[in-house]
Amino acid sequence: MASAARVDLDGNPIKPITMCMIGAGGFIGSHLCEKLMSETPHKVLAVDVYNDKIKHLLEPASLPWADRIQFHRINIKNDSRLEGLIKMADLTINLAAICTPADYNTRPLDTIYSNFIDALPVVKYCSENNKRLIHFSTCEVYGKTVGSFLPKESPLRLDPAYYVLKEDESPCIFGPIEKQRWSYACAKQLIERLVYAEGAENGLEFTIVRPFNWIGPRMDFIPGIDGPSEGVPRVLACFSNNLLRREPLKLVDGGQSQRTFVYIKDAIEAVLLMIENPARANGHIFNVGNPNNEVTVRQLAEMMTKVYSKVSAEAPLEVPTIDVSSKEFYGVGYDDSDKRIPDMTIINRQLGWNPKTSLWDLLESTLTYQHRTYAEAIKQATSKPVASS
Ligand SMILES: NC(=O)c1ccc[n+]([C@@H]2O[C@H](COP(=O)([O-])OP(=O)(O)OC[C@H]3O[C@@H](n4cnc5c(N)ncnc54)[C@H](O)[C@@H]3O)[C@@H](O)[C@H]2O)c1
Ligand SMILES: O=c1ccn([C@@H]2O[C@H](COP(=O)(O)OP(=O)(O)O[C@H]3OC[C@](O)(CO)[C@H]3O)[C@@H](O)[C@H]2O)c(=O)[nH]1
Repeated sequence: MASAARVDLDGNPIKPITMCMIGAGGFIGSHLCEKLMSETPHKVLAVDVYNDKIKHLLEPASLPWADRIQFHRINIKNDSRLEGLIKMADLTINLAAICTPADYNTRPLDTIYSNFIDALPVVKYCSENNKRLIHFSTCEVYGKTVGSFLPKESPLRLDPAYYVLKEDESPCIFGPIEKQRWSYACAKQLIERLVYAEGAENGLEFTIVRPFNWIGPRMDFIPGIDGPSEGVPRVLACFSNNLLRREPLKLVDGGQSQRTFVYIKDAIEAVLLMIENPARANGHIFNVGNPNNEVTVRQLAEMMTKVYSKVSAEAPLEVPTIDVSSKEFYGVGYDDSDKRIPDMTIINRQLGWNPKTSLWDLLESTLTYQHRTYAEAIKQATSKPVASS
């Protein structure tokens, strides 16, 4: 039986397209490729320097979508094949970036080159060849909230006008240059401005995505298992690593910063809507997050400790958290966003998208994955070698 024709939000049939996905081997890219292969007829030219997170989609050759995904091992810094791939595609999605906060103040040059300089040719090739671009920016372009500059006791701090982040109204507030944390946000902001200007002056069809802490399976790495022992991933993987190793979760500067977390599978639905509804998505900047899932980092640590205990059937640690200073944890030049609540008006109006998954549920499925994937490897890595007799 033929499956029903897929239609866009305006009832028009969706034509299969080819997309050039740069950074397809990363966390978001792997989930997007999975969705595109299992639920759509589209083709993906997957560009990355790594493919471990999409190996299951590339092999064996008997997979039903084998003729719809091709991996190209390309470093976009220095590879002339990039323009050819962009020309072959209808749409380019740029996910490539250094995007782990531990790098922003310790490798600021790499961070700025990766998030600005390396993205320049992508924007240029799309503009020159009249190709549509979906560019991944970040919620970090908002920096700190206006409210964070008010006195601690000010009642205005409770007014959403002082902390809810709106694409078309909120200012971008970064710290001083010596706080190199902001190297990433500043590079992302400038590339957003460039994409926007290409749209305004040269007619580039673009969409800019500002992810608000998307989390789920395959995010980053577990230090010493599938990434460097001394590496510092984003908070989900840091806390997962602590839980797997039965060590206290480290709360940077008391864990007072607030974040809203959205489940990767909810967020990928939003990206698919952007891909398949160009008339509604072009020319827009979209916050993609879950305003209902706000916690302090301390509350996140407490919740992850409870959820991990449930999914692993291990008793929680007696001392589940310890405080560390940001200087000790990240080094000189670290700074932080105080609070990140996305305004959802634009994505709601244009694409009718809403996140569904609660923080508890998304942590339960993610920590179940972390436990299944890593618990045994950690046990082996930490078990002492048996002394020979
Ligand atoms: N995950 C989030 O919550 C989040 C939040 C805000 C912004 N973002 C943005 O979304 C994008 C994807 O993030 P992610 O979480 O999947 O990160 P990720 O690090 O898992 O993925 C990025 C991928 O880009 C690849 N890449 C980097 N430089 C490259 C180069 N020169 N050539 C080829 N490939 C290169 C990396 O190998 C990696 O696979 C990034 O632009 C990031 O800034 C993500
Ligand atoms: O062991 C840890 C690790 C981190 N923290 C604190 O948690 C907060 C969140 O940290 P993290 O997820 O690493 O990153 P950010 O939310 O600050 O930044 C990301 O947001 C989006 C993105 O652009 C890409 O993902 C990236 O820049 C933070 O307050 C840490 O200090 C901790 O306490 N313990």
